Parts: sequence; C-alpha cells; structure tokens
Amino acid sequence: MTGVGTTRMAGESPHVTDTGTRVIPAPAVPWTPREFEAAARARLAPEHYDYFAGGAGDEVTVRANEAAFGRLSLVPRVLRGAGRPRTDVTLPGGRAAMPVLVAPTAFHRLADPEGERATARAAAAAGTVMIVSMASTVAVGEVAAAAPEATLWFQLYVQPDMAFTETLVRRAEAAGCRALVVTVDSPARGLRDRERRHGFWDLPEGMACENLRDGGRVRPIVMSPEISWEHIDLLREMTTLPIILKGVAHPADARLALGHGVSGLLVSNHGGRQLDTVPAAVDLLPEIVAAVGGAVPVLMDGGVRRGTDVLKAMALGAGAVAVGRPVIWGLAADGERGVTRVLDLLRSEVEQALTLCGCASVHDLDPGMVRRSCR
Ligand SMILES: Cc1cc2nc3c(=O)[nH]c(=O)nc-3n(C[C@H](O)[C@H](O)[C@H](O)COP(=O)(O)O)c2cc1C
Ligand SMILES: CCCCCCC(=O)C(=O)O
Repeated sequence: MTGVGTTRMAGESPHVTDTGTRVIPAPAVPWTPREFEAAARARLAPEHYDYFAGGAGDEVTVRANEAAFGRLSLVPRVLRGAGRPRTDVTLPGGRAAMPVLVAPTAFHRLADPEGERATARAAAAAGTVMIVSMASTVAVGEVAAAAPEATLWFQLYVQPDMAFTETLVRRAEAAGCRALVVTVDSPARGLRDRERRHGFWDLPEGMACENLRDGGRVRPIVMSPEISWEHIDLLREMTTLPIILKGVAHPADARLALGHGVSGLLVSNHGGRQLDTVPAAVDLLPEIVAAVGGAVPVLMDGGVRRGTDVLKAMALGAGAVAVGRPVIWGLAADGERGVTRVLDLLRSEVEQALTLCGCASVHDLDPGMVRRSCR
C-alpha cells in the first residue's frame, strides 16, 4: 500500500525497514514539472545545473517568482455546466493549443546533445510556441528545419551594431519565425554568483551561440546600456514581424511601449537572473495589464510551475504564460521526451484546473477568481 487514494508508479517498491518504518522511494519517473528538476540535476554537470537554476545576487527574485503564486488563491465558480474546457489561445504570432509557451533560454545543448532541435520538436508536438533564444546552441534555421511543424518566435538582444541586428532579424525571418521577442531587461548581464563560483564563462569546445556566426567568427552577445526606444523604432522599421517586448516591469514603460508599435508585452524579470529584488513577475502583472488597457496582449513568465499558476496569471490578465526552467529540466532529464512530458503535464493541469474552476476556456477567468492570502 502506498496510502489511501495514491497510485503507485511503475518502478516504485515500498519496503519496511527493520525499525518498522515504511519507506517509499522517489518515483522512477517524474510526476510533476517540479520533480523533473531533481532528475535533471542528477544528470547535469554541477556547473551547468547551477547555470540553469541560478539567478542574480541573493536570488531573492528567483524565490519570489514561485512564492508569489503560493500567496495567490483561486476561487472556483460552480454549476456552470461548462463542459470540457478548451485550452487554446490566440497570440500575436498565431494560435497555440495551450496557453503555456516555451520561454527563450540559452544553451540547450548543455542539457541534451540535440539541444534546441529536441525542444522545438516537443513544442511542435504540444502545439505551442517555442521562443528560440538568440543564444541558442543550434542556429535558428536549423531549429526550424528540425521541427517544420513548430511555431517559432525569435528572441533578440538588440545589438548596438544595428547592421548585425538586421542580419539576426533576417535570419529569424528566413527561418519562418512568426514574431520577434525583444529582451529589454538586459542593459548589462546580471550578477551571477553561481556562475562566478564555478568559473563558468564559456561553452564547452564544439558548442557556440550559432546565431552569432559572422563570417569565420562567432560574435559575442553585447548587452548594452546604450540601447533605447530609438532602437525599438529602428527595429519596427526593419521588419513586419510582430514585436513583443520582454522584460517590461514598470507600468510607465508599458505605456511608453504602446507608442512604439509593439504587438505585445511579456512581463518578466528574466527568471530572477538580471536585477535581483525585482518583484515577482505575477505581482507586476496587474499594474501592467491596467497600464496597457487591452491595447495589446500581455504575456508573463517567471515561476510558473503548475496549471493553477497558469490560471492565476491568466485570471489577472495575462494572455498566455511562458516557462523557462521546467523545459530545461525536461530536456536534461529525458531529451525531447522529457520536454514533451513537461508540456503535456502542464497542458493537462491547465485543463483540469479550468474544469474545477467551472470554466469553458481561459476566457472565463477573471480577476475576481483570484485572492491574495497572507501566507
Ligand atoms: C538558463 C536560462 C537561460 C535563459 N536565457 C535567456 C535568453 O537567452 N534570453 C532571454 O530573453 N531570456 C532568457 N532567460 C529568461 C527566460 O526567458 C524566462 O524569462 C525565465 O526563465 C522565466 O522564469 P522560469 O525559469 O521561472 O520559468 C533564461 C532563463 C534561464 C533559466
Ligand atoms: C553572454 C551570453 C548571454 C546569453 C544569454 C543567456 C541569458 O539570458 C541568461 O539568462 O543566462
């Protein structure tokens, strides 16, 4: 017996110790997006695990992102006869079968030899969007070729050399990317103590930021404090792709963005990896949603680990959410299959939570269904 109402997984074999204590071993297969982290950690080199898991400074914001969801409660509606809920959403770059996107994260080949190719195939299988990081270890064109069914968006750090920025934009367009996600929270790199402790400065031999190839060399990614709204205007003139600004945290910036031709905002503190002590992303969301007033969709990422987190963010006005580390943990634990499993778990959790909230779709969620508790 594993206890009333619990199901034993294949591979679990409870036993009784000589002191009579019943011991239930860790599941052989991760059951939840969070359990994938333990499986990934066991497989990754410590410096790579710390690169993926870590954040800036004292990691106050890393912890805050998840903790903030724990302080929000969902108040379900009943007797609505809503039926089985739909989980699809409409986004600036098209539709997605679920409201959980793959956030842009760098260096997937550190987690699995197939790297971003594996992630893209899993995103395609889930019918969701993969935002390919500019710092991907497989070039965006090759990611697209490996997963022709995938809906890809391209994440860009505007480079001060605008001619090279244009090269990157053209590569994303040629790969069929449907939107540009311009990360604006990185005028400098965050203070990464875990990386410094390990001396993690470079990718291993044979791995590189493939999008940054320029002739015979790979350019470094420049994070520049010179980047301004003028660069967003230049980008707007450069391409017809929808532009989504990632990393807007202040409502004043959200209002400014509306004057620069953006198609959406992604509220994010970069998973707590840039400026430490920025508030939790879900706590920033309501003010940004209010500032934008429905003019463009507002997405969010940071700390989303459960279907209930997705519902909380969407009830507070997010058009969709994105997940960073959970995808990395799936990839490191079991390659493409692991990412597929993580996305499938999240999709089914969203569906179940919507059912339990009496919702026929995410459109039935509203701010009145979320309460802030004092926990
Ligand atoms: C290992 C790692 C690498 C990341 N690389 C990028 C990147 O290249 N570009 C970017 O805009 N954001 C990057 N991010 C931030 C994510 O896009 C996203 O904002 C964050 O991971 C969301 O938080 P979560 O990990 O709690 O889901 C990275 C995050 C992690 C964890
Ligand atoms: C200098 C390379 C930067 C890669 C960007 C990855 C990233 O954003 C992160 O959070 O790590």
